[in-house]
Amino acid sequence: MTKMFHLGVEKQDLAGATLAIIPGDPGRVEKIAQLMSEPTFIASHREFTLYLASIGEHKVVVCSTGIGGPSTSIAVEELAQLGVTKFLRVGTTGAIQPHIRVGDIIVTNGAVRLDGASQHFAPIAYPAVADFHCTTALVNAANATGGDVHVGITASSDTFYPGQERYDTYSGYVRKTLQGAMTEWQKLHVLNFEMESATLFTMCASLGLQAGCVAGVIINRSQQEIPNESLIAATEKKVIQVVVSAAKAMLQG
Ligand SMILES: O=P(O)(O)O[C@H]1O[C@H](CO)[C@@H](O)[C@H]1O
Ligand SMILES: O=c1cc[nH]c(=O)[nH]1
Repeated sequence: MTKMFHLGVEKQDLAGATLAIIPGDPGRVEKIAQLMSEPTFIASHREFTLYLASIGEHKVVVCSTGIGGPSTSIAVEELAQLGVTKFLRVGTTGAIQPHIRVGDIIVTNGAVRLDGASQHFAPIAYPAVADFHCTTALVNAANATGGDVHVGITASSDTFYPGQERYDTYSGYVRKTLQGAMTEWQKLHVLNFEMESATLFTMCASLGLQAGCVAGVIINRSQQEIPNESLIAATEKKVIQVVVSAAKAMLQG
């Protein structure tokens, strides 16, 4: 058995898990695992923290990806080598459409490829689309919360600042080609910004794996730039319940 280069685990550590829940934040991993049976810590290296848990007789691995495409591609590659075929990303996001509120849930069915990593898997003309079954499970679970759910296209950027047209307080400058980007994505009916779905969807579709992505809205960029801490916590709690419900539906029908 070979230990994975970055995750530091081998096939037997995953006990046959074929479904992974992949948040960006390592701090979210234990909270997700605790919503299932037998949550057990397996390993933690760099941005990758792993827990194993159970849904009925099925094992589920929860593994953080860190921020952005490059580290997400490592987590997904190494989990796939260990037998995982289904990936449910759960994250936070910034909405850009004015009608979307903080606390709403967004299920991404396709991503604008503003990342670099996805181009190492497939040419830019290849679509970054979510798997239909993962998406259906996430939409059903999100609708069951009774809150507002939006399904659509996400702009998935390598950078949090210029790529999402944030004018930071240090330089105040975003390069010319990205100035006006947020307005353009709004006009093209893109719902939100985040940083991993383009890589995740492109690599999974092109490698014959299945992936879906759900995110809780912690800020609306058309209204404010600084999120409210207590609303972030409540939104994260809601969206991790959604991803675990979706995993249950996928594994138990
Ligand atoms: O909450 P997570 O999963 O980290 O997702 C979002 O938050 C991070 C940026 O703050 C990026 O990773 C973005 O995609
Ligand atoms: O605005 C946001 C909020 C969370 N994550 C992002 O990538 N952008």
